[in-house]
Formats: sequence, C-alpha cells, structure tokens
Amino acid sequence: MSGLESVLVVGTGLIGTSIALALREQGVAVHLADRDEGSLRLARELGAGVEWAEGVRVDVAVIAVPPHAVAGRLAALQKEGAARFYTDVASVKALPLREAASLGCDLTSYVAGHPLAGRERSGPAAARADIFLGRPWALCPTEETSPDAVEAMYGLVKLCGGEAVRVGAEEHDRAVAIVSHAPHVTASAVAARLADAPATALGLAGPGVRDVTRIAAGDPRLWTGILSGNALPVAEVLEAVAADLAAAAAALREAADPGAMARVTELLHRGVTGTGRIPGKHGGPARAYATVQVIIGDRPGELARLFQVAKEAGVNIEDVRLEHAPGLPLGAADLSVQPEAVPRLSEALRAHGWHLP
Ligand SMILES: NC(=O)C1=CN([C@@H]2O[C@H](COP(=O)(O)OP(=O)(O)OC[C@H]3O[C@@H](n4cnc5c(N)ncnc54)[C@H](O)[C@@H]3O)[C@@H](O)[C@H]2O)C=CC1
Ligand SMILES: O=C(O)C(=O)Cc1ccc(O)cc1
Repeated sequence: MSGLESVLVVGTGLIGTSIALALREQGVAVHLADRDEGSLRLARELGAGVEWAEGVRVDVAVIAVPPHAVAGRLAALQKEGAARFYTDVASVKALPLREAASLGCDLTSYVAGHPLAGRERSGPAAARADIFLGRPWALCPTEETSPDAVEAMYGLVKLCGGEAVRVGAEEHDRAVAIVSHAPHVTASAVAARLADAPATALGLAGPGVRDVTRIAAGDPRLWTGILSGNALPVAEVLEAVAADLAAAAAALREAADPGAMARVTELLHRGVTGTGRIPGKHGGPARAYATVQVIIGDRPGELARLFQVAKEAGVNIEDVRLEHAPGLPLGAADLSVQPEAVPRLSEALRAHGWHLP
C-alpha cells in the first residue's frame, strides 16, 4: 500500500494518543475514538486528531486498548468496515490473536503489533509524539496475514519513527517476559519494600533505587491484564529470578564463609554481563557513555544554561539524570556524553563557573 493517509486510533490513552500525535506530525489525518469521553476530549484538545464519526473509513485502525479488550474492538470495527487494515499495540501478542480467531475476525487484514516504548504513566496527558523514535516495534503477522496489511504496518511504524521487528507471537511473548514483564514484577517487589520503609531510609534514597523501581509506578490494572495475558512465560522468568534471590539470601546468612560469598559474587558478575547485553540507543550495540557530574542550583533555567555551554563546546548530551539533595537548594546533574568529549565538556563547564565535584 503506498502512502498512508488516514488512521483511526481506538483508545486515546498514553500509547494511542502518542501514536496519533506522531502521525499528525507527519500530516496523516487522524480520527479518534475512546469509550471514555474525558480521554477522547483531552486527546482532541492536545491536537491528536478529530473525533471519529461512524461510517468514516480509514486506511488503518490502531487498537490501543488493554490486551483483553483488543479482540472485541477488532471484531466490532471489522463489522463496521472501519478500515482496510487493522493493528493493535497490546503488550502481549498470542492472546489477542487467539481471541480474534475465536471471535471469527478477518485475520488477513490484521497485523498484531507492539511498540516497545512507553512510560510508567497512563492517559493522554502523558502522551508524547517522540516516544517511538528509534524504538523497536514488534509486528507479528501470521500465515493468514495479507502482504498488503504487513506493508501498511511497516509504513505506520516508520511514520511514528519506530523500527519494525518481525517476530512470531509466541516468541514475542517469551521475549517480553524477559525484558519487560518479569522486570516489572521484580521492580514492584523492590518498590513494595519502600511502602512501609522508615523515613530515614527514604531520605537516603539515591538514583539506584529510582532506576530499579521507576517502572513499578505503572497502572496496576493495566499490568494485571498484561501479566495474566502472558502468565506462563512470566512465571518461568520470575521463578529463575526468585531462585537467584533465594540463593543470594541463603549465602548472605553465611557471609563469614568465603565460599558462600563467592556465590553472591558470581550472581553480581552475571548481572554485569546481562546489563552489558542491553542494546543502546537506536537498537545498536550497547555503548558505554561517560558521565560528567555538575552541581546545579535549584533555579529556573539552570539546565538550559548547562545545555547551552555543552552546545557551544560542540558536545552532544546523550542523556541527563537529575539528583536532588533532600532539603538543599542544590542538586547534581549527571550528563552522559561520548567518552572522548569528557575533557572538552569539563573544561567548558569550569570556564563558565560550574562546579564539577
Ligand atoms: N503503558 C505503556 O508504556 C505501554 C502500553 N502498551 C499497550 O498499549 C495499550 C494501551 O495502554 P496505555 O495507552 O498505556 O493505557 P491507557 O490506560 O493510557 O489507555 C487505554 C485507553 O483505552 C481506553 N479503553 C479501554 N477499553 C476500551 C474499549 N473496550 N474500547 C475503547 N477504548 C477503551 C481507555 O478509556 C483508555 O483511554 C495496552 O494494551 C498496553 O498493553 C504498549 C506499549 C507500552
Ligand atoms: O517505561 C518503560 O521504560 C517501558 O519500557 C514501558 C513499556 C511498558 C509496556 C510495554 O509493553 C512496553 C514498554
């Protein structure tokens, strides 16, 4: 299919509205539908598109609702003849395909999809057009899917700035159990320890615990649906994680024994190996950035001034992490840059009066 001109987004939450905004930026006509009037209105007011009027037929319908609701929406949309092609964005893929088949949906025009991009917040207010840039976007056509439908979805993913990855639904589900679903439960288990932690402990919280628990802030209702839709693959990974944790705890009970601590060290080494295997930006190999730490005042415009100095020094800031010192009007910014840019950036920052610890 050449040129995708009109899209219907059903479910104007975080992902649906983000897709709509990304497509609007590319000049695509976007129609919106959601069973929740407030979400629909907000998405419209954010410039994500116009309300879908029944009878309007589009090139592609994107179903961006919770996993268990996908097949029902697909069946209803196909009955109305809403689009030429259909896709969804649910975090699990075998479930909607199975349910769509049992509801008698037309599987030739449906390509199950999943953008591996998102946030720990829900709803249209959290939507951003750029969350898909350089991110993988799984597409799971089956033997029944028409080549035209697959081609249309590659076009849609490209328009959103994502990188299409073709994969079978079962393989997809086993993969995301490892890289997304089990990590979510693990993050929740760590974050749950904070629910009744003493104030002293919370006051000492640093970036490490933030990194490990960020995704645990996600919507529990949505995540219950995701996990129940991928139950066995997730259970398998969690059992392996639990075994590692139980072995580490048992070893720490005998910490005076060097043999026991060696087992803990071995787990830490496997962890280092695992983190090193996570691909870097744009799906390329992991790239180790160097960090330049700068002390910043808690004042408006401080970061903008910092970025300006980096820009003038010709240094690209790949990532930035802010750490606020509790109770102090100061914080630290960790700037991730290419290792070779560290001396240039450090020198430029010092020359402009910044304090580098
Ligand atoms: N949150 C994330 O970071 C990611 C989520 N996903 C998947 O995207 C889908 C949507 O998730 P979010 O946008 O995060 O959720 P969200 O809660 O922000 O939005 C979901 C929207 O769907 C609407 N909705 C629910 N059932 C509906 C139905 N039967 N008909 C019409 N509208 C309905 C809700 O009113 C809501 O506006 C889910 O399947 C999720 O697994 C995929 C990638 C990332
Ligand atoms: O917040 C993050 O880092 C995520 O990875 C979000 C996310 C949540 C659910 C998905 O199915 C895909 C991505």
